[in-house]
Amino acid sequence: MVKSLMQTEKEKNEEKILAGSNIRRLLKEKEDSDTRIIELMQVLESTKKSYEEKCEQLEIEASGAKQELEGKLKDSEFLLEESRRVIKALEATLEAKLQNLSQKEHILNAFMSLKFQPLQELRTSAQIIKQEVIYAERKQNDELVNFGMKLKVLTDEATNYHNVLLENRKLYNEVQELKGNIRVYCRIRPFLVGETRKSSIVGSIGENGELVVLNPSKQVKDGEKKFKFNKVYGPSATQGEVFLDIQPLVRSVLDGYNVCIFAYGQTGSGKTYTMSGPDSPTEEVWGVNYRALNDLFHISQSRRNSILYEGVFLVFLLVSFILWNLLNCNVLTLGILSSSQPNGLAVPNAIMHPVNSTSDVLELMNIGQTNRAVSATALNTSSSRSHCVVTVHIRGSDLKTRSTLCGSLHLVDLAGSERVDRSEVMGDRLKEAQHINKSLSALGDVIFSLSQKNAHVPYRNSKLTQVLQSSLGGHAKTLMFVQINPDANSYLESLSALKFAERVSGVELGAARINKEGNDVSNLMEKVVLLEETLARKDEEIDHLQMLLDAGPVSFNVNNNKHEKSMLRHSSSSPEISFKDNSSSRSEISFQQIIESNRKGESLGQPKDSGEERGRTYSDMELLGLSGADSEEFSSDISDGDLIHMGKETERSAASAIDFSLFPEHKSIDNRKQRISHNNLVSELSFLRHHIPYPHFYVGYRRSIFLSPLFSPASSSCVGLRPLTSTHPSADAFSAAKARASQSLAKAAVIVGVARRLFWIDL
Ligand SMILES: Nc1ncnc2c1ncn2[C@@H]1O[C@H](COP(=O)(O)OP(=O)(O)OP(=O)(O)O)[C@@H](O)[C@H]1O
Repeated sequence: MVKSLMQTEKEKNEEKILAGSNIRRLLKEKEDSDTRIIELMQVLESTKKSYEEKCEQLEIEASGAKQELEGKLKDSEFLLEESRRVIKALEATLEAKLQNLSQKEHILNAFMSLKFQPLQELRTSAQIIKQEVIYAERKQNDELVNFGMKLKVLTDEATNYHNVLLENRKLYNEVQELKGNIRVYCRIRPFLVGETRKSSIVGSIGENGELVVLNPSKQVKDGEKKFKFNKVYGPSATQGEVFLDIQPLVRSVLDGYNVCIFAYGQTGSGKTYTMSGPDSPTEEVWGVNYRALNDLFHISQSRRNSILYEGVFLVFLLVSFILWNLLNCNVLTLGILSSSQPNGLAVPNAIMHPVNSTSDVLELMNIGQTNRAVSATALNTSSSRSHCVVTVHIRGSDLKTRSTLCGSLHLVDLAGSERVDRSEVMGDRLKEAQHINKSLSALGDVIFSLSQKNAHVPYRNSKLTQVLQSSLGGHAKTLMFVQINPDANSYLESLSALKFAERVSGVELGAARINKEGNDVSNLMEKVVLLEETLARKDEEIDHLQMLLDAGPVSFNVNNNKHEKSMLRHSSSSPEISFKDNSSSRSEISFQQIIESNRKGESLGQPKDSGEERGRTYSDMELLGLSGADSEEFSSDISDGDLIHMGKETERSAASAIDFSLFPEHKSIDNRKQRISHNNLVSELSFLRHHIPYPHFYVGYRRSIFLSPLFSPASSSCVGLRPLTSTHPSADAFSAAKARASQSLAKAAVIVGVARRLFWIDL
């Protein structure tokens, strides 16, 4: 109970404490509220004050605005009044204008009604015209379409015509190719810096190689001369354009053709520029030489998987009688048997430089160019006084068929062709100029003979024609650049150069031929080599016989000798050559006489006082049956101062037959020592005669043996045998050659006894 009382008391105390703190808190809150009320009262007071101030302010502003608005209202009323007045005035004006317009409308209507009819008529006619225009337009369109179609037909025909023209030109070229005409390109050089351009002799240049030249001293029509060549290049033609046209010709060297390109013209007409380019040329102005050799190497490289090519190179000057090797500055000797060399230039002592790339050739060309200047001074000549020949021989071996192709390229920069009187040279220079003119005129004679198809062509009249022999009369493709200086002062020189070129373009060489040797030919060449070996053995045996016969003369009579008859019979069994039983006085000649005459080099029955060398030459010629044209050909050699060479020719040629080869590694045909009997020999020869394509007739001798086999012109083994015909025989020439061959064999038969004995030893 106490406890609960205490509890109650305690609770009452606690309630009292709580009430006290509540009272304190409430008092505190009251104080705060009073403070707050005072503050709010203050705020209210100040707000009231500012409100009153603002009201006053607004009242002032409202009265200002009111006054202003009243002013504006007055203005607006004034403006309104004004506008009403203006509207009234405008309405009055509009009314007047309307009246005016209606009046005008009336007038216009009256006018329109007045003009309507003609207008209607105009409209109708306009429509008619419009239809007519449409009709005309359609008609014109139709006509245009028609015209277009006709134009198309015409264009097609023109294209066809152009194609036909191209075809014709191609055919013409093919015919020319088949005929083997010498191609002639004319190039006119530009006027040089410093040359006055007042008068050019060039009238016009046609597209198809026509050239009109004007004589500066005559009236236009009278002074016109017309020429036609394969192509004419004007002064603006570039080196590249010129080469593009000759590129196919150059490339045919790789197909086994012999190609010769030579430049002809007076000094300063641009021969060297065309062939080599200007001094130290850049690639852009490279002449034919550089471009051709570069091209050959590029093509040979691109074919290396099918054909393996090798090349040898030579560059030389031809000054007076001297052939001057520009690569090692020594004198070359021109082989007398040049025509029978497969690649057309026999310079037996020339060391040909192997070339495997363009850079090889460029290097050699540069050596040549440098040496040319040095040599010109050493030889006391100028570049225009010498012919410069660049030669490259190429051999290609077909990797599949194992056949070989041999081609050669001769690039000749001829000496200037100017007139001696014009160049006003004296002394040695005059002689030199005359010599140049002589060699060029010899070239003219050769060209003339060829164009006349003469049996005898005087190649031997100069070294130049000898050098070019295979290119002019052989089976080569030949191209001549005739260079022209356009200056009127050079008219006469240019005219004569053009006339010469015109004659050259008429020369037919016969179709060019590929120098190709198949396996068959290689085999045949092997046989030829074997035959040569056999002949060499026979020579030794003859020497032996000669010693035996020295004891006393032995007489031969072809007609009465059984062995000889049998031999003649054997040979005449050939369908192509028949031996004549020659009963001339020469058929009875002492064997010793023949041997003696051959040994001494004297002619049988020929006076001895004609000089030993000449006598020997004459003897050789006569014994060989070379008379007429051939003997003339021989005697013309003498004019070139070749007597000394002539006398030694037999031995040298025989040596050359063994030594001379452009590609020695290919020459070494199996050296089998095989004895061949007489019958074998004859049948071998007969076999050769029947199987070698394009047979040439040769009559030859090795000491005192006379044979007339038919050898391939491609065979280098036939060096030492003289050709009976120097050109590839046509049907007529063939039969003529056969006749001559049989004639010469009949003469050879005079000493058949020697051969018979020789063979008899074998039998
Ligand atoms: N087509 C051409 N374009 C530019 N210049 C040329 C052309 N042809 C020739 N010439 C220049 O004419 C000059 C004479 O040319 P070039 O020496 O080739 O004559 P050339 O007939 O060979 O004389 P030469 O017989 O004396 O050797 C040279 O300066 C040469 O650069």
